[in-house]
Amino acid sequence: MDLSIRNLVKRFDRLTALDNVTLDVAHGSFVCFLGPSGCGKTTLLRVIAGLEDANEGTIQLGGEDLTAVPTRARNFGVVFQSYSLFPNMSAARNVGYGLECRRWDKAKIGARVDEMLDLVHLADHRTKLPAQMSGGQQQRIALARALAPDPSLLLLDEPLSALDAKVREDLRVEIRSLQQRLNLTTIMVTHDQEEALAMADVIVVMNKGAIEQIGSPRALYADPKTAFVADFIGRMNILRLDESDRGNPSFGGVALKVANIENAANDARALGVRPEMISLSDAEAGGENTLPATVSGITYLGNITRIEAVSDAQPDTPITVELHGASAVPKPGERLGLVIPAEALRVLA
Ligand SMILES: Nc1ncnc2c1ncn2[C@@H]1O[C@H](COP(=O)(O)OP(=O)(O)OP(=O)(O)O)[C@@H](O)[C@H]1O
Repeated sequence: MDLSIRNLVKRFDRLTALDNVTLDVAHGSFVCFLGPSGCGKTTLLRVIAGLEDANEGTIQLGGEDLTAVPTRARNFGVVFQSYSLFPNMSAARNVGYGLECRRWDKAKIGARVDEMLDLVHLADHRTKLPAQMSGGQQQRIALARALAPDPSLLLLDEPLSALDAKVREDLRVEIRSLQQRLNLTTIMVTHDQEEALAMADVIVVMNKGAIEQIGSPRALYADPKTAFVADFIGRMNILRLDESDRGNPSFGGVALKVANIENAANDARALGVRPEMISLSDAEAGGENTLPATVSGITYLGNITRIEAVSDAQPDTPITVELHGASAVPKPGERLGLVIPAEALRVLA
């Protein structure tokens, strides 16, 4: 069932936490709400869960209006950052607790708990208390508990943030494959762009209570519409355009050819280019879309070498270039040209 959110507004006193949010979530998709602290992503998730009431707007699931449906009756699975398991109950009882509340019969509960513990690979831990399990195991129990009642929607609020890096990466893969196997519509809140890129079908980038851009990870990385999105997802060099010439972009007096510029607004103030799209040339050679610059720093990162270069045009913001593999690496202080293909330039609002 598709989820349809229309014109949601949520205010806390004078603060507008959600400012006219409209969004469609397709059945079976994995959607991430991504944005900096305070942008409203948790509030949006809580309104969907029914844990907060919106001031304005509607939420429908499969055409049914949820506004008057209380949290419990929505049958959504929710997992929070802090595992919030009952400390005095075994793993198995934690998983079955929601089913007891829903008055499932005992035999059915037992079978379902076994199935869920198998699903999260913790059948051997059924008698353990939460304190006897690792963080990753507790979070998998929390996931099993959320999945046990066969929810129509799974809501995850920063479920991986409290875990260390290796466990986090394993659980990313596990949650994503579970979600796909169950074909369960899932929304996850995160401030971690890498997590969102790795897991989501669709990323909703939020900023100050509003949606900044919606798209697949690839679309958002390849074609961000604003400097905010470009900067939040991956690294992006921002070139501030010369004041005088926005229809025909130029940067520090160098005319820049931009593919598809006719599709973009004439009042573009900045262009963006990803570090891996820039190549290096001899500074003396000049050439189209080539910015003269001086190398200011080099960082060797194994598979890539990151080069900071100060362009003559914008000396206050170094431009980052990433070279892959065994490319020839320049030295600090060296003069060179930064070659930016017209197809790699993005017009940013
Ligand atoms: N119960 C509340 N009472 C008052 N203000 C609140 C309440 N809950 C959230 N806010 C405010 O609403 C705004 C959005 O908060 P929200 O928790 O949704 O942000 P977030 O993007 O999830 O941030 P974080 O990643 O830090 O959790 C913030 O300015 C926050 O202070």
